[in-house]
Amino acid sequence: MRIAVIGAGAVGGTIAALLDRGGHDVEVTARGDNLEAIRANGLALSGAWGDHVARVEANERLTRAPQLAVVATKALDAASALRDNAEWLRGIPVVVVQNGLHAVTTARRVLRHSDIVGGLALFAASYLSPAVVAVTTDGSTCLGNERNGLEVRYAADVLGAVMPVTTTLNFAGAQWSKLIVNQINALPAITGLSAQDTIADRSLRRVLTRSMREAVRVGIASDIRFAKLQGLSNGALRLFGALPLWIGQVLPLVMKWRMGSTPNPGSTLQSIRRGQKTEIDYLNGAIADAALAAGTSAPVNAALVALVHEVEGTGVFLTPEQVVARIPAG
Ligand SMILES: NC(=O)C1=CN([C@@H]2O[C@H](COP(=O)(O)OP(=O)(O)OC[C@H]3O[C@@H](n4cnc5c(N)ncnc54)[C@H](OP(=O)(O)O)[C@@H]3O)[C@@H](O)[C@H]2O)C=CC1
Ligand SMILES: CC(C)(CO)C(=O)C(=O)O
Repeated sequence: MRIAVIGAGAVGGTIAALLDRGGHDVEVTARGDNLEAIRANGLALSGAWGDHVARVEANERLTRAPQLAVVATKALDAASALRDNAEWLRGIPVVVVQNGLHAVTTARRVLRHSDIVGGLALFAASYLSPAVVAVTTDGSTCLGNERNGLEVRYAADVLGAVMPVTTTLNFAGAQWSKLIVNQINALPAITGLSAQDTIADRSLRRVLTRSMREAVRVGIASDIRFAKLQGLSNGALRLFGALPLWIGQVLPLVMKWRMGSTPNPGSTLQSIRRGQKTEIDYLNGAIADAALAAGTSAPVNAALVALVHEVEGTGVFLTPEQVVARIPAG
């Protein structure tokens, strides 16, 4: 099948390589050094799902009509990447694999005549250098949209043949559950530590637990029913939001255990390391926005957004002590 992957970074590069290994005719879009390296050497995948070099067609924009498209840019690049390729995406199912709350709505706004499927990657991948990606933690990709139509089934059948895929009837709730997990992204981006080392640090783990609890409480204030995802559930998250902080710290420890021992920088620190703007406004920033809309506040999440933007600007990581001093007291 002809499949397009727009944004061949950590997640898109992994999915493109798996589709190529599964015998599909894959065209990827990429930019700069990444595009040159994919054209010259192919896309090299390693890690939890084995090694494969995918000799895929690579261009800055699509050059032909696919039968299915996967969009895997960061949230801040999604609208422009979709606009650039809109002529080829008309009338086909488009899967947007993206953290945050806006993947489906943004894609629908740009592509009015395509069937949009949301995707949440529950695996972890690193974009190590141009055209080189590695899966650091195994995991499925959860697909859905609010109507759970035929396009979800179609995308799940095609992608599910080459990688682990699940579907959900509560995609909005799944986005929120994933957003709680993505509270882990900010602290590595601020300190330069891996997600596992962040959680291992007692003072950072406390900050993470506070931001996760705050995010859960904002979700509850926004009338969200959290979906089952990565061992989390609506009941478990609501309980986590209510438990004393010291007990709540068990949840980040479980997340650390699930991530395994291969250091996971998280996708936000990877952007910082490449000197790029991060999607933090769509992660902790989405919590701060939702808090405002629900008539409450999210001071820990707002402070984390500000610190990530500071590191984006200075390129200088903060020590755990500096981070703790900059987070409002609980
Ligand atoms: N990495 C991970 O482990 C996980 C990531 N996610 C989520 O998946 C999404 C993708 O993340 P990730 O793969 O890490 O991000 P990456 O930054 O590694 O990859 C995105 C790629 O898209 C490219 N891109 C952006 N705009 C365009 C465009 N207009 N045309 C062509 N290429 C473009 C970028 O190019 P350039 O480098 O030139 O900007 C980059 O190579 C994010 O929402 C992230 O939060 C979810 C779970 C796990
Ligand atoms: C959960 C996590 C941290 C996995 O890498 C992620 O979603 C990300 O990196 O954006």
